[in-house]
Amino acid sequence: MKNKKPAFNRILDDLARRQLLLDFQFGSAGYNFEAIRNIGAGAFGIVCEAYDKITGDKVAIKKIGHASATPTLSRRTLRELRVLRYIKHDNIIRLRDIFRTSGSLGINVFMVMDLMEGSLYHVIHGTYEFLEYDLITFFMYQLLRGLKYLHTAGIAHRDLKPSNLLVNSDCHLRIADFGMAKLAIKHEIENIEEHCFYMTQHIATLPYRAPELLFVTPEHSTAVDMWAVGCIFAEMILKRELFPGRSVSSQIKIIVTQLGTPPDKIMDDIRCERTKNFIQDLGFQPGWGWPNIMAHDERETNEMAINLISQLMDMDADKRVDVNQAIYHSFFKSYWNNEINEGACPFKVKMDMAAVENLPHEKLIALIIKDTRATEDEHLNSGSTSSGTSSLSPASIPSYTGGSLGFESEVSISGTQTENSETNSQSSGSRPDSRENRPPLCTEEIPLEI
Ligand SMILES: Nc1ncnc2c1ncn2[C@@H]1O[C@H](COP(=O)(O)OP(=O)(O)OP(=O)(O)O)[C@@H](O)[C@H]1O
Repeated sequence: MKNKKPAFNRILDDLARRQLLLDFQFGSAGYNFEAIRNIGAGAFGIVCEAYDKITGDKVAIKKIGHASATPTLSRRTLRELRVLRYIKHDNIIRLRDIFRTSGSLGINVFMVMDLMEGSLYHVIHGTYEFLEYDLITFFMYQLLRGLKYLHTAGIAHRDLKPSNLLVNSDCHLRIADFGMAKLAIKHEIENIEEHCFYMTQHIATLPYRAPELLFVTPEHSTAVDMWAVGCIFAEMILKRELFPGRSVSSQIKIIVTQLGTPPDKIMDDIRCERTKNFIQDLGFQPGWGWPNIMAHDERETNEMAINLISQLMDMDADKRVDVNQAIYHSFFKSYWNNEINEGACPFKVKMDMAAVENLPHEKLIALIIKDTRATEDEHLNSGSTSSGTSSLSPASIPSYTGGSLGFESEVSISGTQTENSETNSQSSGSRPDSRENRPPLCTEEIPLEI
């Protein structure tokens, strides 16, 4: 029996390899990229580690299969393309290239990104030990920096959760997965019935959903992100999901039980009668108080952390701290000397985000086609590089001195690219021209019609 195990493993490896080749057929972009292994899957995309034959780097390639098949998928794809194409920030995943292939069910979009070694989910739940407060502070600081850049431009991510925060062994964090990103505007719920329907739906990111989304009250999108930041912060401290609901009703019940019955202002704003009745049926809930919610038998209490969480997770979105207030909270005192001095997010992203929401399906497909390069003609596209491919300015964030995370994955650290490593390798002359050979990110600029 013992001898059979290696053979069985070989069969599994072989099957995985075949599946990988089936999932990641790059068309003629296969001249540039070679899929190595599958590294992640979400509701909308699958991601592989790949070898970039032009630069010699290892990269991550996210495939959004059948991106043109439904309006929802097309809109998600275009949102992600449009945000990532134009923004550059040290704490936001960097898009290197975009190409497409055509499949029987529509267009497959491939987004080539810097390869990261793992996600915050792995860091939090991959070991038994608690995370040091210094490390938690560093991750939080980077997350808030990335968000500050987005929120200043009026963009809300709307799907923040540990698995969408990618990290490297050197503790560098980057925000990823912009399929839900939207221009932040305070808006009333338009279709109450549709939102009430979610009472019975399982939503993947439920534990990070803000009360205004659950309760069906007017949404202020950037505040939604701040709530999620609070959930992630608490999860790093407790090593478990803070509010682990598995249905909308259980999520509401957990929040109301622990934080208390919502104030009249929130109850009056609830548009969905079913939700309102559900909360009223829970009876008066005094709430546990944040020190009790955050209490853990084996972990010391950090007053400052509890104070910050309580401000991030105010049930009333109007009272919740915004990213600028959060980043200057005393919890981040050790970073106050670091000047946050980054370029502004291009206005174009803001315009695009507004436009994408109102486009009909055919227009979304047309723009996806224009935004991605066809694999067939990629070798003709030499010459100037678009803004999205240009190297970022060297990282200005402080590096973490408390040690390495030591991921156990097969991802080779030397193969991953951070701005720092890239700058270093180029200055040491190891592959000085590799980027210049890269085809342009997109073939043309397409102003969206608003
Ligand atoms: N650049 C990257 N480097 C390393 N791993 C990555 C990278 N991008 C994504 N991943 C991994 O792939 C997983 C799925 O990617 P992503 O979240 O973008 O897909 P999705 O379908 O949009 O997910 P979701 O279900 O959260 O909406 C991530 O959780 C992450 O673990």
